[in-house]
Amino acid sequence: MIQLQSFKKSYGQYTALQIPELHLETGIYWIKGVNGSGKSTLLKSMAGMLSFQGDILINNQTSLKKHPVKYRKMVNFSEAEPLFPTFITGLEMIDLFVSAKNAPTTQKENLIDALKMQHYIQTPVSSYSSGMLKKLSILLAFIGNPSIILLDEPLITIDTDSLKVLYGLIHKEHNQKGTTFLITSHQPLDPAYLPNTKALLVEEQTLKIS
Ligand SMILES: Nc1ncnc2c1ncn2[C@@H]1O[C@H](COP(=O)(O)OP(=O)(O)OP(=O)(O)O)[C@@H](O)[C@H]1O
Repeated sequence: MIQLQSFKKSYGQYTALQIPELHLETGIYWIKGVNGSGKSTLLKSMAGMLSFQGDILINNQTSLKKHPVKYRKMVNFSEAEPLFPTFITGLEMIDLFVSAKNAPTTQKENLIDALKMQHYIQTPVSSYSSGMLKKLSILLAFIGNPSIILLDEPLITIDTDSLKVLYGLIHKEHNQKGTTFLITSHQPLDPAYLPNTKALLVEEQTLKIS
């Protein structure tokens, strides 16, 4: 499904992450590791937001390096600490993503309703709390029809009701569309909601099947 080939990410002289070869089948993956181990570096690289050595392929054919536009249409990403232009409203941000990802028309309404964001979605992002920003970032990760959704620390900041909604969205997206999820978290994903997750450990500057 997703394949890393001779992957190496350095910041200056420091090699943060090196993965000679990795092949992940369709699934829901919990990525764990101590602070600074390289989890965000891995997700940002997979999202096409960081330069790195080597390549990342989807389904053995779509290469991040050779087909950057097609690859990015297939991968959605929610950052651990999302930042948006402050003057824009949540809805304007969503509409940008709807257009870029060719999303179906009813999708955004369903997600706004599910995450209970109706009452603030038309106000500027500058007025959002950290949890409201996080929910916007998570919503954007579900826009379109991605093959892979990368969620960096989605469990923190959001309230318990939203957490249950998020688990439901992940479960549905994976079961109905076969979407692969890579989710970083310091807490285990709740097996009552996501029973078949596989764990990956980022340790000693590499990724290990845990
Ligand atoms: N922009 C950067 N410049 C230099 N070093 C960086 C940069 N970003 C990350 N690093 C380094 O890369 C390593 C991995 O960082 P990363 O943010 O990927 O860790 P993480 O596992 O996501 O951590 P956390 O659990 O604290 O969020 C750390 O040693 C960090 O200091």
